[in-house]
This record gives sequence, C-alpha cells and structure tokens, in this order.
Amino acid sequence: MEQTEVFKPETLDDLIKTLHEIFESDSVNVEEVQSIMEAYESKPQEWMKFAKFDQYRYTRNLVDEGNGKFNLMILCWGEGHGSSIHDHTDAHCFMKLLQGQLKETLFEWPDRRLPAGMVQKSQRVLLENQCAYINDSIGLHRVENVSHTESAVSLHLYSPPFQACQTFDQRTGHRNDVRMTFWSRYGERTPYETTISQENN
Ligand SMILES: N[C@@H](CS(=O)O)C(=O)O
Ligand SMILES: [Fe+2]
Repeated sequence: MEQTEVFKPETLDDLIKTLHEIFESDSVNVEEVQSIMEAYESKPQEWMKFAKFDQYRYTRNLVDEGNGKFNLMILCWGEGHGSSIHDHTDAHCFMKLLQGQLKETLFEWPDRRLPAGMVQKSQRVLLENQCAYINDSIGLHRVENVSHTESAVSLHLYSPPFQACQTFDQRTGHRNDVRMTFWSRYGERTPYETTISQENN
C-alpha cells in the first residue's frame, strides 16, 4: 500500500489548502484525511470568525466549498445542545473537535419492516483535536455537547457535499427527511428566510 505522507498543517488555511489537494483525486483515502485533520492543532483565532452560536440549537457555519468536492463547516454547540439521530446521505463524514468535548452515540440502521426501538452500538467522548469518521455503512449517530458549563466547536468535512439527510426517532425507528442549512456562510450570517427549515438539531 502507498505510504501516506504525514504532513502537519500549521494553520486552518494550510489545512484547507491541503484538503483541496487531497480531494483533487477521485478516490478518497479516509485514513489520510483523518490524520491530516487530526494533525491540525486548533487555534481559536483562526476559526473564530466562523464560530457563531445560537441560544437554542447547534449551528452549521460554512467555511469552504472544496471546489465542489467537499463541504467544510464549523458547528457550534452550546451547553446541552445535540443533534437528532441521523444518517449522512452516502457521504464521508469527518468530524474534528476544535474546542470542548462531544459525545457521539452510534446506532444501527432500523429495519423498515419491523418498527422497533433503535439499537445503540457504542458511545464515545471526542476530545479536543481528535477527528472521528462515520459513513452510512458504519451506522447512524447522535452527537451531543453534554456539558452544562462549556460550549463545543467542531470542524466537519462532508464529501460529496449534501443538503439533506434522514433523522430517526429513537423509540420507533421512524424516519424523516430534513433539509440542512447554514447559519452562516464564509463568516456572514445567512438571511433569516433560508434558515428556518433546519430541523436536525
Ligand atoms: N451531521 C450533522 C452534525 S453531527 O451531529 O455529526 C450535521 O451536519 O449537521
Ligand atoms: Fe452527523
């Protein structure tokens, strides 16, 4: 197997530049992306302009559109904020902690023919600078900032980009299609009308 080069991005801009290079190729090496994202040491002054919080739900803030190959975004989680159980629309999902901690709970896909409570597979706490990976063949997840005193900020890369996902009811396994929107794009708050349909959080 080809040896992946270990490169440490010094800044967020550096990381974005490297991601552009990696995604020029048509096949994604998951381990390579994960280790490069993990190697970036979070510096708040580099991502602060994208980190916009809402009082009630986690926010999704677009950072880069990756030449159409990926979407890179910063998610801001206030105390107690969490996502619903959801899928990732057949995309790769990388999630790196920039600040604080997040709890990730993995679930199995529910059987459409046998409506029943959802089966939990595992649970872990992601720490600052760690980078997790999930896709639909691994399962579904719920992500939560369980802290009552600290907010959390995470950097997500999705490839290919997607604008909708499915959410699941933990008790019944019933699913819903939801559209996902950005609270801000490139550091600018998205106009109100386009953000009201966000339902994953
Ligand atoms: N996949 C979720 C965030 S997370 O809970 O992984 C989203 O893009 O909103
Ligand atoms: Fe997710």
